[in-house]
Amino acid sequence: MLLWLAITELLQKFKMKSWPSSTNNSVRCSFQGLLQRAAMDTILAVTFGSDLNTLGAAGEDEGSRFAAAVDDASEFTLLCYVNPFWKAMRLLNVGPEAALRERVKVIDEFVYRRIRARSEELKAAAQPEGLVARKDMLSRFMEAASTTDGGPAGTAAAVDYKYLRDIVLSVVIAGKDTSVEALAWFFYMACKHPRVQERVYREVGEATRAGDDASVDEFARSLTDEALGKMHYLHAALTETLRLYPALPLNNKECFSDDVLPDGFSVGKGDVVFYVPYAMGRMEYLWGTDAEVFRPERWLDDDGEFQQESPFKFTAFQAGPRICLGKEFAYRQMKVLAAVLLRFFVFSQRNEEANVNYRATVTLLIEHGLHLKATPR
Ligand code: HEM
Repeated sequence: MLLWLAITELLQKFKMKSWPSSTNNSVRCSFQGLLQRAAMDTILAVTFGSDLNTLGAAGEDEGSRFAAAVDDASEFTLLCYVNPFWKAMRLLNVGPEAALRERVKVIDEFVYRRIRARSEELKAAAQPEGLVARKDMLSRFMEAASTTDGGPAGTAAAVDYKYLRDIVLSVVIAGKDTSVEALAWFFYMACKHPRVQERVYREVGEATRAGDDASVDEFARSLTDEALGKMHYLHAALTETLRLYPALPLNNKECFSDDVLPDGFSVGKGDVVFYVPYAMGRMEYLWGTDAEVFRPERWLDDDGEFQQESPFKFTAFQAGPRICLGKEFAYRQMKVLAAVLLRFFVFSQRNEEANVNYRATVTLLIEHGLHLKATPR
């Protein structure tokens, strides 16, 4: 069903004659849009060491243009699944393929400009390790590449720019939307279940021991690893959200060789197998008769400590050797944002009766964004 909806939506886009940029998206001003920009700032800080502040910008800045180009490029790439003529369109440089080329140019310029700047810094540094004082991913990869290649630090031979672009972009793309969408669904659940907000509020107060009169900055500084580790209920509530609203609602894998699945079903080399975390998270067979109910307590033991489930049962992050590499980062990012917001505000939906729907894209978006009221505590 999700796949069908995704295809229908893409087909509709495909019928459009123009290819608007995501910067014009009305979702930008919703709570989900704000979270998206906050997450973009975080992921760009981690990958490139740049503080672009897309959150504070009006939408026409370099960071926002890059973010919009990444969004558009993912959608245009997905169109290839339903457009049998995409190769011809690419050759002729028309339609969505021409738009895709334009967006890739914006992305490449953004990334290569940063790689070149970092390479200059690396050349200028007396020691190649000097760059590691900068803790971002790009600097670390460049430092590692220049050391292992044995070439003079920062030379073109020592650092393959395309390799760096691909590796850093894959992290940006994997981490840009997923935790944001999970957080948006978490806040939707928190509005539908106000007791969750109160319990998280109490828990973050106890875990951080920041006084009642702490400012936002003071409180944010008190969110140490140790404090975040004590937030078992918040961890459970985020995990329960991902069980019901997995950021990647369905996923597919191709068989390398003939095999037999654990239930006895035979698959052949080249077969494509889909698994559907959205459906698996709601199966009574796996989660009991209250599978459809949002109940964070199901993840806590008698002492209130969070209990992991097998990743083959809770599949939101996938399982096995290709399990999400950013899982711990994602939890940390979601916990920090949720803790700060719930410590200072009580959230409710602008229209309290409204139920939101999902929009099936590659990730599970809230259709038309999430519109909330935030009341200071
Ligand atoms: C709630 C948030 C997140 C969820 C639910 C999630 C889920 C997933 C899933 C299902 C995959 C497997 C995709 C596939 O193989 O088809 C994956 C892969 C990956 N994720 Fe995440 N992700 C999240 C956040 C993040 C973040 C924040 C980062 C980066 C900082 C990240 C980095 C990655 C990377 C690099 C891979 C590729 C791993 C590989 O192929 O070996 N993820 N993620």
